[in-house]
Amino acid sequence: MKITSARVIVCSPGRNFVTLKIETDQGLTGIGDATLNGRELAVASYLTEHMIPCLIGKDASQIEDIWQFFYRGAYWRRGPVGMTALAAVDMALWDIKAKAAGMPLYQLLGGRSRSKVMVYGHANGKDIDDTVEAVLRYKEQGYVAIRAQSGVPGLASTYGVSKDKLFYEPADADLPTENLWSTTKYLNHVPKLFAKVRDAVGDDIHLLHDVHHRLTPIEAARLGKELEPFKLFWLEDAVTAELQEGFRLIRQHTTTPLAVGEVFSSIYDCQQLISEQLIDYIRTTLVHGGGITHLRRIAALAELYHVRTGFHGATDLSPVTMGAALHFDSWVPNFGIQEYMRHTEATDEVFPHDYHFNAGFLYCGETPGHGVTIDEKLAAKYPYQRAYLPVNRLEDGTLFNW
Ligand SMILES: O=C(O)[C@@H](O)[C@H](O)[C@H](O)CO
Ligand SMILES: [Mg+2]
Repeated sequence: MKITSARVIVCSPGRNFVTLKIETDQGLTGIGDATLNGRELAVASYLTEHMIPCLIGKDASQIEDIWQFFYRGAYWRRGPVGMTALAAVDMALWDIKAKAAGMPLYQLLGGRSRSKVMVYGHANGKDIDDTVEAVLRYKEQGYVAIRAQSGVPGLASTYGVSKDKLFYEPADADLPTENLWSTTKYLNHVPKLFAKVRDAVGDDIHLLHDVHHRLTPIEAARLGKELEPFKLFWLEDAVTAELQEGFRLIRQHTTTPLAVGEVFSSIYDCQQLISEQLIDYIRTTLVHGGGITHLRRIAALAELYHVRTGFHGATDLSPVTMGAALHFDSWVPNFGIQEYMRHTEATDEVFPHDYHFNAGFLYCGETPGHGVTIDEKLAAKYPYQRAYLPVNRLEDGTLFNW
């Protein structure tokens, strides 16, 4: 089965998405997600200029060989742009292989380990009471796992808090906006938030929180310890993870479970974190981690060390990633949880899909492939719009982690 054409489709139905479409001489087509929030066109160009010319004429069924060809053949390995481009190729080829087999993707991975995929939604509010209300709304909708974020007194804006409660879009401007940050104010606030939230929601709901890479290990250790009475499902991205051994210090001080990895691009970014059992959940998902072929390796390494998956599922991943990820989640033995932020209606229309949400769980569909397509005519009505994630400064002006 020869690849006869491949092309990149960039569209912006509410936010930017990059999609790769691969066609074969047997009439089968597959699509993959290549979206890298704020750097979309770099991936589009990497694909169009450097990968697609090599793809034409290759046998679409040779997924492993094609993966190795691009990974080793680039000479300059890893990195978010290259691994996102490679993920798109990989996802599209798995889509084609599953269609050729006439099976939903999870069957090719080894079949189902579970009937449904537990997800967590994002509850946020301008202050504690507002967030408590948002958490209770999610509970009413049937969610069994909820991430809680709130505005911090004395800070004008912060990560995870939006005016539109359902559709949070952090890439909010055509040049980066600036947020102000105070670790002291934040650390004083978060334990109060979770005391109220846990009290209001009861013991049966999983609660999660995203620190968004803003603490040092010793600060994260203190926060983890203070949050222990509220029994979090996880504390996410407590510190930046360029220094993987930094998590050791947090681990020594707290039993609050730790999750990290949404910005990782390969197994080498989490190898130490996993093998030293410094984390409990690995967040890297298909689109930024080299696709299904590479995530299978990360998941297998993780399983060996009691680490479970907790795939990134923000709206900066397209429905194509979500669809493929749900097949992966339905199969992977060491599944933990799946993040779920709802896409806008316009996005859902551009990317028709057969997965669905019901009462706190997502269900992948049964159509052959990963179950997501793209309506190219509709996509053409939403041209690319430059958009950036914010940057973050300390109160004295120092540029910090957003
Ligand atoms: O856990 C999350 O969903 C976030 O950290 C977002 O993916 C990030 O802000 C980029 O948009
Ligand atoms: Mg996050």
